[in-house]
Amino acid sequence: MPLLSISGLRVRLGGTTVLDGLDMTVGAGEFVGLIGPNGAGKSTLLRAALGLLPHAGTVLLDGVDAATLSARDRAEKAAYLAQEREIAWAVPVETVVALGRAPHQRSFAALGPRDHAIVDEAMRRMDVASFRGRLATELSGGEKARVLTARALAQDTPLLLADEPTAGLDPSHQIALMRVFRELAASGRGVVASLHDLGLAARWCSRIVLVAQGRVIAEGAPAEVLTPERLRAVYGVSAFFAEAGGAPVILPLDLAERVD
Ligand SMILES: Nc1ncnc2c1ncn2[C@@H]1O[C@H](COP(=O)(O)OP(=O)(O)OP(=O)(O)O)[C@@H](O)[C@H]1O
Repeated sequence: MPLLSISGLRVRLGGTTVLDGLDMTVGAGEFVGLIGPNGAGKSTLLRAALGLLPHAGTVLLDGVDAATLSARDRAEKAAYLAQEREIAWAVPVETVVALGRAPHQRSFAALGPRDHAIVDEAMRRMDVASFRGRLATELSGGEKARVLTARALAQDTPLLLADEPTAGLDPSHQIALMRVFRELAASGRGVVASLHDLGLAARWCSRIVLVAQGRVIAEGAPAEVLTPERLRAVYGVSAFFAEAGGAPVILPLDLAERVD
């Protein structure tokens, strides 16, 4: 049973068809890189998958129609890291991360020992434990992004949907994040991350889903999807391709030469 199964997903926003019959499944053990140009529909896909947007078509979370789930039940099945990284509340970092435990708690109950252990582990994984007492509003952009990712990890769900999780992170934290997502997949979770860094996607994801014009136009192993022809056709770039440590290396080099 896939953790996420999307079929015939259609979303219209502002009078425009943004997703046009999109199909996609995510199974346990997968780290899926969702790639595609600006405006392709990646964020829309992630938000519709969580029932945050009106849509046609079917979205099954763990086999259950997402439209029929309560917000709490949905939050037990899937965590979501939004593209926006603002933190509005002037509360300590640890409090923000602990919000990830809310779907698992009875209202206003104190966190139990297991909750604390999960929150601590999420902070450790995102390297924010050392500033757990600082006000979340007073952090740098990348630090805020790591805190919000830790909150999503603390939700401890079978499925994690992350919208540009590496944006604003320095190289070591980007790689650390990719390692965490790969570990989650190895432990039987499913992770979907929209990514613009094709090099990271190629090295760390188990599968790539390429979205353009509201549809999946290619999917499969990174080396199968990320070909010179496709990068030229979809992004209009030429790239350097190599291999290191048993994984692909892809570095976009320049705008592809136009053939008029
Ligand atoms: N509320 C809205 N009203 C009208 N159009 C919208 C709305 N939200 C998004 N869109 C449009 O839907 C399309 C898909 O947007 P979406 O944010 O899903 O793209 P994306 O692939 O995540 O892009 P990016 O890589 O730039 O984050 C874009 O053309 C965008 O302008």
